[in-house]
Amino acid sequence: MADWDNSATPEADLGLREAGNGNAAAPGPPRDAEAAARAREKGWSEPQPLDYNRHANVATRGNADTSSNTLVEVPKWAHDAAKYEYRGEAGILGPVMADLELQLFGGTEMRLKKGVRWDLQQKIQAIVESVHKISPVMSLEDAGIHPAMLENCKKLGYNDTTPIQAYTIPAVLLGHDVIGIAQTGSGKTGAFLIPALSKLMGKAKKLGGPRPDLSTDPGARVRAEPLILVVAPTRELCIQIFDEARRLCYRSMLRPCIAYGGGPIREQRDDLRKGCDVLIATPGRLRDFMKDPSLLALHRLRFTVIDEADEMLHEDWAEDLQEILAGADASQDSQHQYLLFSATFDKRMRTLAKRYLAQNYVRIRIGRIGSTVSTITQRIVWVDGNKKKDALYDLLLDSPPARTLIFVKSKKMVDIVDDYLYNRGLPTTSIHADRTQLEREDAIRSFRIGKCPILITTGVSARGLDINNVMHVINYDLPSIEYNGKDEYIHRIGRTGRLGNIGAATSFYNEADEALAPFLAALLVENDQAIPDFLEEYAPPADQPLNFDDDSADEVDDFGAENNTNTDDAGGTWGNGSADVVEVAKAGPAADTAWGGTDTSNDVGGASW
Ligand SMILES: Nc1ncnc2c1ncn2[C@@H]1O[C@H](COP(=O)(O)OP(=O)(O)OP(=O)(O)O)[C@@H](O)[C@H]1O
Repeated sequence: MADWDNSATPEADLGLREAGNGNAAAPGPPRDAEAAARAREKGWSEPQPLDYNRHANVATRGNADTSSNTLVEVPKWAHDAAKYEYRGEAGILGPVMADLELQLFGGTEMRLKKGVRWDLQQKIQAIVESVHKISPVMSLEDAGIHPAMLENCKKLGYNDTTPIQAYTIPAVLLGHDVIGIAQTGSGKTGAFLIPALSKLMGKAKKLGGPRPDLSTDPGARVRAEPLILVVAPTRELCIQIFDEARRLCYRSMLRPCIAYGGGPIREQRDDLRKGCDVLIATPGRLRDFMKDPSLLALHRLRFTVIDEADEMLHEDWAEDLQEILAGADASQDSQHQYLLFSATFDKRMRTLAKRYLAQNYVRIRIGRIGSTVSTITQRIVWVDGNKKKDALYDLLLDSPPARTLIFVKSKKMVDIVDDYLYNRGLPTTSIHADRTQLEREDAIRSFRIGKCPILITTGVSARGLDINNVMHVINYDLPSIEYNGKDEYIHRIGRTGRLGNIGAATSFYNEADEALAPFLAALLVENDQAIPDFLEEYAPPADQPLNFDDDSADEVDDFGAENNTNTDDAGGTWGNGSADVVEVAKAGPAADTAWGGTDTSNDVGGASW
């Protein structure tokens, strides 16, 4: 069956793309003028040829990006981004810096806002397993966070907490290690940054590492001795977390830094040497830096955060992670906390938890682990392999012009699809691992500001990217089951439908994807979505529970109070036998229903900043 059985494009048509937008030598105007005219008719903006000089010319460094219509100066490298620099001269709270404030908190039109289904997302069941009582906080005002943090949250428009934040913030403030699992786009970054930074605000002088006085000696440098270490698997995700940290550290003494591959190592080292309280890093670059004890020491760490923790446990990263955690474990601070977060789950997180987390760590999960948010309309369509390009062009022209993220299976395919669409007049940009880091950063920026509203990428970008108004995710190629395709599907489509916003995900499916069929069918059933006839045979019978045949099912057994008897691979139980299952606002409007309705004491007061 072919849903998209229309005008086939022979592979030879790829000849059109030699002057395209990918890695080709010189971009020209779209080759297929007729197709481009149709794209214009449908409202898609003109494609933007790549300005290769922009990346090649070092002199462009720090130039303002005039295309964004914002006052924000766009630096050439993410690590160059402006941050609040304060050494505590005027007291705990630093002075207002209006220009910087505008840079950090302005451009609100670019940031994701709560969507029309926010209330629905707030009602998702939370299961908290802890020996200690964790009373959820519904509003940041009541969370016991530092006043500077509260102000920064308000400036960002964060007033109510999301469910994962409601439990994680008090748990972290109380000093617990936490494993937090919640759906994509549910505010996990804030769930770890807000309480961790808040706890250290006003204490940086006492607890933090050395800080050079650059006003008297601009050349002075020190060793970086961070209090918080955040590790995440991709450069783009680290940049995003760093940007959030820059905003949340405003007017405090906490100085965030970033270390990620692809950027100039000397500049990143130099920035670390100006003092570092919060280090956000990709594993490879972090390991490099850890090898130089005169550059970086982890003995002051109060928090080690592993974002996308299940991904970090994959073979590709395992060695890096072991070394990093061993380094972090050398922290001499008895109050060192570990925080592990993800939207999906890997059994190996248990072993990790056993090795590094305190025995009484708190586990918080919001909804079924590995579930997709219900605000995404998922559509699976049959497209034969040789018809995908045409099907994609038709799909884009049939969809309202909007930010669209297209996932393909390989770097080569990124170039092919980018050039194909570009030559048909669509405003594309693309990103993959063989692009230079500057090209990667520029592509994301162009997508974020809407200059190039179609971004083509591999699954590498699936995790964490938080971009306002991504309305459509297209799986041109579905992920491969052998490479953890189920989780990747969840993360990929989770780039849309975030924070209660509506989104759509369309996946091209054919016989090559059959291994994913039972999983896709179960997801569609779980989310009340239409099942295409070619997936019907895989759909679970209506009277039987859904089986996702993955670690998430295992986790539900081990994690929830429903069954506390399971043992893990290492022979111990997940839990310590004292699960506190809290149903969050199961009935009634979330905002009006106290989340703590089942659990009203407030432990947070005693453990606030
Ligand atoms: N309390 C809040 N109120 C309003 N917006 C919030 C709040 N907390 C976070 N956000 C916004 O929600 C968006 C999603 O947050 P975030 O990227 O942390 O999600 P996530 O759960 O980490 O997603 P993923 O699993 O895809 O990485 C961000 O744009 C963030 O600014």
